[in-house]
Amino acid sequence: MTPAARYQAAIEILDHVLDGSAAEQALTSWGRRSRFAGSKDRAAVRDHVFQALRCLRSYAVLGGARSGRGLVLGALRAAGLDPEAVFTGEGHAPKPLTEGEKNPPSGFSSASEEHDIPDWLWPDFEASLGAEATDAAQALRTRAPVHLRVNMAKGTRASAIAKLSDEDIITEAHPASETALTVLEGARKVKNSNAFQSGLVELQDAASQAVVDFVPLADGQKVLDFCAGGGGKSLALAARAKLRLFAHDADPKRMKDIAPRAERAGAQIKLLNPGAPKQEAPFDVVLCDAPCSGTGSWRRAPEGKWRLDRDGLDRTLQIQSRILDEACELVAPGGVLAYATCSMLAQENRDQVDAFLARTNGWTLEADQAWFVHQGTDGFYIAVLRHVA
Ligand SMILES: C[S@@+](CC[C@H](N)C(=O)[O-])C[C@H]1O[C@@H](n2cnc3c(N)ncnc32)[C@H](O)[C@@H]1O
Repeated sequence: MTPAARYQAAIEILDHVLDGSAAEQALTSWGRRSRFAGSKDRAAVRDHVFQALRCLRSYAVLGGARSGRGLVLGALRAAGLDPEAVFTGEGHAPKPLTEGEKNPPSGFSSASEEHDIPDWLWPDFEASLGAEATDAAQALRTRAPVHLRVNMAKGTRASAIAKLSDEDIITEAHPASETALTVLEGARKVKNSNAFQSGLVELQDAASQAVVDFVPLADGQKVLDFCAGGGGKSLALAARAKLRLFAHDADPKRMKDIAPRAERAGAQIKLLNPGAPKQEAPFDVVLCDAPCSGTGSWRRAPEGKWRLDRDGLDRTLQIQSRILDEACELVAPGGVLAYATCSMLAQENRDQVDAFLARTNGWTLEADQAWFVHQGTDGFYIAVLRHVA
């Protein structure tokens, strides 16, 4: 495909997404219809689509329309490229620009428009991030780096760097965690590499790893990952100490990948159905990687930025507070309740923890930490609460 044909494909896929399709689904359908597209074409089209979704508001302004065509036109203007070199109408290129499309807009009407944050959220975003709100919003407009977690049960960070390099995957240590690597070259080869297939490395953001580092753990402890999902945190916990480790999720289907991932990593994780944690309690440590707005990971999942609304955020806050109330009952006296989100919003993080402490006797906040997206990882938060009753 020519570069212009890739933009035309992105236009068509973005139109489907704007009509309500999920981006992954729209990309898959396009892929099935487009057998002629090679792997480089697919990767380029995917990049165009995700970049346009990260910058949906500002590109729509720059391109004069909230449509696939408007977004691609806006993307070219934002990158300082000449749209008329792409919108030629030749071959499979987008049709030439209309007279109306040829006029670039005069500018943005608000900070939230320019920084690609929904208007309703911008005050909360600014209140949570203060002077760093603009940097964080700008970071959310860029592609996320690819990070790996080295499974220390299978090797060292240096040995992982060397083994990956033998497979043309170039990495460097990431400062957020002793286990974290940034992939500099060859990211698309990771999943088929021996290092990945043998369980030496897993794909995981560096802040996700740092969050698990922050949980106080000791060999022999009984630990519950209460919101385990696909098991990213469970696997990182398993690699940190010799634990009796349990994984639970309100939606057990979400845990379907844990068994094969644990086998690859050489980890033992017992899956618990809803209701079962009470029978297994008490635990020395319960980690709640709670459902959240996802503001910290919007560069990876940019559709979430535009689908979230005030009601959705309020519902999420209620779920988080119920999870804290339920999970604290499962912790042994003297034990730890660790509460984490991939959000950068204060109301999901420290405010949620303060509200829990205010309504629940016998708990103290031992430590908390936040990571921000403009500092090179996903945005994350963790609080370590100790049962002192
Ligand atoms: C942020 S995701 C977990 C990600 C996972 N820990 C990881 O590292 O891959 C949050 C999970 O919480 C689950 N969840 C939602 N409500 C819950 C509840 N009341 N109790 C337990 N899990 C819940 C969701 O199904 C979802 O899988």
